[in-house]
Amino acid sequence: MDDIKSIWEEALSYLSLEISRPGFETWIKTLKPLTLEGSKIVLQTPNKFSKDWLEEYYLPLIEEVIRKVTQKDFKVEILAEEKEENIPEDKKVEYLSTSYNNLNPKYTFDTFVVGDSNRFAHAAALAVSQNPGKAYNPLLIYGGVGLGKTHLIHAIGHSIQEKYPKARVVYASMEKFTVELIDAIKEDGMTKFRNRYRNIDVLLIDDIQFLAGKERTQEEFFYTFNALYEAGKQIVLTSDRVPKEIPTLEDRLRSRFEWGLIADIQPPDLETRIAILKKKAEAEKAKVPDEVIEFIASQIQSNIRELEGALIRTIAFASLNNMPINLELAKTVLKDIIQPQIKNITIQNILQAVAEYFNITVEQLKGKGRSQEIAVPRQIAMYLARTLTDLSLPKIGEELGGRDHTTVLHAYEKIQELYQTDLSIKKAIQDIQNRLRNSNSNS
Ligand SMILES: Nc1ncnc2c1ncn2[C@@H]1O[C@H](COP(=O)(O)OP(=O)(O)OP(=O)(O)O)[C@@H](O)[C@H]1O
Repeated sequence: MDDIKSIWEEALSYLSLEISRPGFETWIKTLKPLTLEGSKIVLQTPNKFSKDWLEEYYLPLIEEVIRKVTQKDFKVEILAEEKEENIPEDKKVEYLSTSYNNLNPKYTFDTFVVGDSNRFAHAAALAVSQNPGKAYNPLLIYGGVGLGKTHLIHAIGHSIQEKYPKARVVYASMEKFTVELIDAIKEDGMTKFRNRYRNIDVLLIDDIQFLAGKERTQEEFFYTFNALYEAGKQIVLTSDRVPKEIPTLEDRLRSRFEWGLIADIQPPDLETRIAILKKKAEAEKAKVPDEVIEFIASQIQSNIRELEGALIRTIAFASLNNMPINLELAKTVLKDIIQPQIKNITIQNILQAVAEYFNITVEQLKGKGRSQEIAVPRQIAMYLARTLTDLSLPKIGEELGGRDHTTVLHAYEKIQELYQTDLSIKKAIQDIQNRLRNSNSNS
């Protein structure tokens, strides 16, 4: 097969599978197959900008697909139909602002709910987006899993892009940066890699804790950081911990990360969780009663992704089953993810549950027997009493047949360790906790 049109048609069907739909529509579909001469295929794009973009991001894939289709090694050349100077100014802006970055359109400042837990990070993010490269550089946002770091870093990107449509804003996770670096090293494409990350105006890198233990990536990132920093370009980073807690992070990087501003995000308080859920329900165009919102917000406290997930699950369940969204439905839908809190547990409840689980008596737990069959359950009872009640060590010892507080402490530490290493102990503890939960929620 050496008819350029049919080669290209077949290549298109492969490329549509390999490239995301917007990418395919924007860059690939606008290509016209021009000529096939010797071992060279020429494709034409509408303008210089898309030629540069295609060469940077899609050329190797296009060549690979053509190789697959033709079983031959063709070199692909991309030709711009229009010289750059012929592109009307407004069209250039349109390309740059709409297609250049890879930001998630949902993560903007408008959709971000501000509360005490994230007020500082939000203010810092706004300051940076209003004065990129000048306010705080780098800005490092850190916080636990699912608390909105990615959302904020994208919001900065959108906001800068809106204000400066021609700015080159690049977002990547540190993991992606690393993968691309490895590919570049393998394929001898370092110049391209460096151009991609250094000829830009704003670099947004998510999850820098991924640098831990990766020497080569740290080195490359160090040079990228310096090149951008020295050119006054804005750098924004996120991490799930502060730089000094990232193991094996080189000092020179650590100190650079601390040059600008470090802003933390804490788990949201109840009011913020409610506000986030309300906003999300609104975005989903779902009518969710306040009591349902409050129920979900009170049950899921430390991860906004899970909080949103619980709401979406409730909305989806109601809609699929044609049922109204109410508290009862929410409780049913979420029963697997929401564990009733273990509250108001007494040491008697614990002794009872442990004895039942191990098929022994409460008297045996309190007694003097030292056989493994009794001693381990007794230690588990001490451990549970320490974790689930407010009783002091001497009081727990007293309840367990007048034992010394050091015995209780020793038992607690031993079981705590076994919980990590011994599956049967872990299972026993979880089962007993579930029993306590159930008897607690039934009472
Ligand atoms: N303040 C907020 N207002 C509205 N939505 C929020 C807020 N904080 C987080 N979210 C939402 O919660 C979800 C999780 O947030 P995000 O992905 O930004 O967390 P993260 O901190 O980057 O987590 P990870 O550590 O897993 O990368 C997203 O859907 C995000 O939109």
